[in-house]
Amino acid sequence: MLATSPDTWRDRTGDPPVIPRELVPPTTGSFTDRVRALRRRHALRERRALENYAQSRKPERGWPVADNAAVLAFFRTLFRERRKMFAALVVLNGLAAATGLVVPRLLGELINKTVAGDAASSLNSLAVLIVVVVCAQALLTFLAQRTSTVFGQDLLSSAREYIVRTILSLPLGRVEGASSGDLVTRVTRDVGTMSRSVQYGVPMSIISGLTVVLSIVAMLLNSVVLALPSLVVIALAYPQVKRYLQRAPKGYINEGATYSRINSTLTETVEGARTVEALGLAERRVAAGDDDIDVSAQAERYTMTLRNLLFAVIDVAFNSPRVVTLLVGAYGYAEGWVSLGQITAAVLYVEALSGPLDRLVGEVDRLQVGVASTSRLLGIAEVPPDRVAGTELPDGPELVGEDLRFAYREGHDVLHGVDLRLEIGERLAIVGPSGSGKSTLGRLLSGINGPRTGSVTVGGVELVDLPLETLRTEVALVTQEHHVFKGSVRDNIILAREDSSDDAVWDALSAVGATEWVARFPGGLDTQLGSGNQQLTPAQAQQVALARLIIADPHTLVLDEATSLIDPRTARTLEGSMNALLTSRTVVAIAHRLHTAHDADRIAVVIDGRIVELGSHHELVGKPNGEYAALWRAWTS
Ligand SMILES: Nc1ncnc2c1ncn2[C@@H]1O[C@H](COP(=O)(O)OP(=O)(O)OP(=O)(O)O)[C@@H](O)[C@H]1O
Repeated sequence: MLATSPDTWRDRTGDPPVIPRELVPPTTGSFTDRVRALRRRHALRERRALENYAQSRKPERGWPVADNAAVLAFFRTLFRERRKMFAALVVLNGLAAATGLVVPRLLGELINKTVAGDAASSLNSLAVLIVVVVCAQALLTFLAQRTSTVFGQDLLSSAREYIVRTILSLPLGRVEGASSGDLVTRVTRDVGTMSRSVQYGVPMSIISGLTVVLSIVAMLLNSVVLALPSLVVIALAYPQVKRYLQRAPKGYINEGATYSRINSTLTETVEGARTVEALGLAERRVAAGDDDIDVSAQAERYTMTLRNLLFAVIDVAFNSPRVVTLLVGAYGYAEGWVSLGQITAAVLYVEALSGPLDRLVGEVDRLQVGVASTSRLLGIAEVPPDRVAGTELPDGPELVGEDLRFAYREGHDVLHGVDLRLEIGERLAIVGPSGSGKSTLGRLLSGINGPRTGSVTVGGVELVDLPLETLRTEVALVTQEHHVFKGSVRDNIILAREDSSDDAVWDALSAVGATEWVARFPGGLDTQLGSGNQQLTPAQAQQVALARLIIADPHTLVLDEATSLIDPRTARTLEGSMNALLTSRTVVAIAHRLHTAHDADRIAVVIDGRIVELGSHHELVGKPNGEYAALWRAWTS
């Protein structure tokens, strides 16, 4: 629905920033004045960004974010499901790392023998052993990496399936109530980030962690005296790592929220592009986008600072052991505590340790980003359900709404106690001024939303107590949005009943008057639709949607302006086809054209969330001072 005034726009967007005079770039004055003004503008922008950033760090009002326990439980389940593969990954990587650690020890041995003067006797056997170990390490590394990749991809596919299932099981009312930008960000960027950390971060952290642990064990076995000082220096980085781990999760979650905010503003601007153009709101929308980007930049700066501090400390901590080992080694050799071979092996171990340690820290950072995204994705599953399906099945097709009240915002009812009992097989038109609550009533009658008070029942069972797949075979809502899915004409029509025959599909197409144009497609029912394929006109898309409904075969249809996109002649044809089905179906038509109402068995006039008149066209049109009579006079004059 298009907004009609800047105030309406303001309501929809929350609080779009009005650009203060100080922020408008100066175009006149001396050069110095202009530079000063620009500096002032920059300082103000920074201040506003900081204020916005502080605001954005307050708990999100949007969708929930799962806590660490939920993320841990999620990954624990994924790991438990593939225990064997995980065990193979650990064993193979452990063996690969362990064989890698044998070579420094053998080289140390070689040096010791050389110093002792008996290298000649064992040179050949040591060289052969080193070659064998290197070959074994190459083979084990290959197998370990292969297992890690398969493990990562398997983990990722399960994680993705879970997320998709969660999103698809969300109640429609809840999805519509959420910020589309937030949902889009979660299912695009957050899924991507989670994927990267699951696919690469998890296996790489395991590999690097194993290598680090085994390297430390090898260092200690080689020489405790040479290993301890290095380990102490490395341990000095711990406080910074702890600080990072305490702050990073919130930082990354907050960063994700700022991306949602950018997407929400962009989506709103694109969706409301006509309103933006008509009301000259472009500058405001650009300013709102700039503000969001500033806030996001602040959030990124925060996590970047955390990362930089961590990497700086880690860099010093991981590079110092080389020097420390050599210093302690030189002293120890002079004192006779350690041999040259041990020093060589220790230096090689320290060298070999720095790579996996670096990778481990890098992967821990990647995992933090991944955990933040996973928290946001799992948060979707925490969206409370708006219904809990029962087991009772309807006893008949009678649809009854009693004392229906509904509010989109707490305390602002848009329906005020509506009672409506549909007669089986009747065609009821709902008419009334814009904003009076017709569509809301339609959503309640089709079970999209549950009423705040009162009930909508079919055959004595509340719609919100029915499982969704049962609900859709009882009552279905058809709106102006007619999504054509990527797939064949047939696929698009048999969505609700996949076992439908081609004859049933043609019958459905014929009922909505679409046989001719589908038959003209070279591929007939196999013609591929959707982006990049055969494009449909809005009217054809609407016909496909109606044919889909005929296949779903609900006994009650709620048509919300279902024919408004079609030109009047086609609309009449379509309504004619629909009329042919009325003998076996109850239809509620939310009507914008009064001729639709004229054709209906009964008409409900909705004004300010109440049904003020209910009766046939002839009954209502004859009422002196009646609302419908006035509408009809205006329509026909
Ligand atoms: N998603 C929503 N969030 C908040 N308020 C809403 C939402 N949808 C509708 N409303 C408000 O509820 C009231 C009833 O709207 P509804 O769309 O049911 O009226 P309508 O009679 O169908 O209007 P129209 O003929 O213009 O479509 C209006 O005040 C509208 O602004």
